[in-house]
Amino acid sequence: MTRPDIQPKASHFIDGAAIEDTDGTPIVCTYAATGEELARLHAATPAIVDRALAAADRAQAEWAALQPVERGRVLRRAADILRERNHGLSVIETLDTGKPLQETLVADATSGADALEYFGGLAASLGGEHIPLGGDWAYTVREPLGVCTGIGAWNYPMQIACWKAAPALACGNTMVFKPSEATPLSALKLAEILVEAGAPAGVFNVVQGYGEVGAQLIGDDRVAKVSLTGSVPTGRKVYTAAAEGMKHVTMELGGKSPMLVFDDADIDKAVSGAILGNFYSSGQICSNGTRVFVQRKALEPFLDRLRERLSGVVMGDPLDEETNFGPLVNESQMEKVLGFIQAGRDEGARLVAGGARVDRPGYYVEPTVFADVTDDMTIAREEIFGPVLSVLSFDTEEEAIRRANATPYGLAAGVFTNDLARGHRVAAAFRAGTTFINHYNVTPVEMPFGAVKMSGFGRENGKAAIEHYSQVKSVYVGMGDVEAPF
Ligand SMILES: NC(=O)c1ccc[n+]([C@@H]2O[C@H](COP(=O)([O-])OP(=O)(O)OC[C@H]3O[C@@H](n4cnc5c(N)ncnc54)[C@H](O)[C@@H]3O)[C@@H](O)[C@H]2O)c1
Repeated sequence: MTRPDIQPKASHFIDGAAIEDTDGTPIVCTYAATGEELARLHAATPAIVDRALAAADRAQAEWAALQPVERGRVLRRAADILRERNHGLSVIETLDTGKPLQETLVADATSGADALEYFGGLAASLGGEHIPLGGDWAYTVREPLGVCTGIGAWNYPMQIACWKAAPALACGNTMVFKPSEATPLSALKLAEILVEAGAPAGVFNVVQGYGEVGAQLIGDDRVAKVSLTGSVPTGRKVYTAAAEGMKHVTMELGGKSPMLVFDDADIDKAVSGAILGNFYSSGQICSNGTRVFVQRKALEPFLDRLRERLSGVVMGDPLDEETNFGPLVNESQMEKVLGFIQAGRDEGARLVAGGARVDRPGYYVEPTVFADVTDDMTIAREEIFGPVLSVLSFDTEEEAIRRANATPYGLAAGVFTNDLARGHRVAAAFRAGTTFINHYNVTPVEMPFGAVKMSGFGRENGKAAIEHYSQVKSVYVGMGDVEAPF
């Protein structure tokens, strides 16, 4: 496939227009499959951030005053445009992230379109309630929060931008979105598309930058809410800064999620779940089930089947639609993952598959499987964010649940079993925000997605997201005399 020119017109999108300011720190986009430079942008200077916030602040009242069905229509039109342009947008996402086109065609702009369609549909139904109080009565109004800030990670840039923008805009908020500095491109496309779909200038703005640009956004008094997708250490900083200004937060952070495979499970299904939960997007997914606990009797059949299935890996140019396994996003992520693999070897885990950098240009690491992993090993405790699957064994249900929950993280958890009651019992016992029975890592827009414990706070997707982008105002209505003590 001929590679298109993906250099954007300008680094930022503010008040309905592409804006450049070359005074900011350069941001270089490289193709993870080759290391070549593809585009060059600039981080926002404080003046650019101020301009974006001013635009969002100015646009918010007008946007919130629209009839909700009109706001919804804009979002649904944007969803249609995303779908019409899915191929081109997927190519950009592949070049920016290194993820195979086979994946980006079905999981990035299309997932973003689902969010815009879903929340566009909900916009007109977001009312309050009537509360009878004898003679008097009260009613509630669901109001927007104001200007929201979205800060993204690099693994699903378009999806993250849409999962934040869609509920925020549906509720009548405006947004200033800062993509990850590693993947700045697709959010600019979303901003253009929203304007094309009829969003007034200033409703959705994009500023590029590193952490300090995010920090400036959070520290600004005009911002009412911060939604971050990122790591736990960044989440701590962002939550603390938001607390200073008493701002609303959504924290979609990292994890070390467990997947339990009981010996009564369908082993093929469980292996498929483990592949989806460890190797899709080369393992760069927050909710990955990287601690795969397999009941002792199923252990060797599970490992045998997993080894066989790994022969189906097609590693290659991510733009080739046959490729189903791509590189990591950049060199530093690759080095980090290789460091974890070394730790696994050093601490005595048994290497069953992979374990090395691939001898080709770009940042490819083999799909790696360790067996005989114990709970105290580094690879069983820390988020790797790469294609490294750890297999641990267990004997009883009680033991598996206890060990699965023994982590500061709480994003996701999965169970494979053919025992219906056990499936629900285990899901109920998981201390995680998003759980799966006999599947893994599926995130339909209708289902709330989010975390507990250190993995975060708030929910994206589903009706639950509305609670995190709106607030309830109560109005008491006195219908009779006002009695006072004097
Ligand atoms: N729970 C989820 O939905 C979800 C989804 C995808 C990724 N993640 C997590 O994201 C992480 C990988 O992404 P990453 O490496 O881009 O994360 P990161 O924490 O390094 O960066 C995330 C974003 O925060 C910004 N940032 C950094 N410091 C900041 C500060 N002080 N103030 C404001 N913003 C700041 C970055 O520029 C970036 O845009 C993993 O931990 C992964 O689990 C979570």
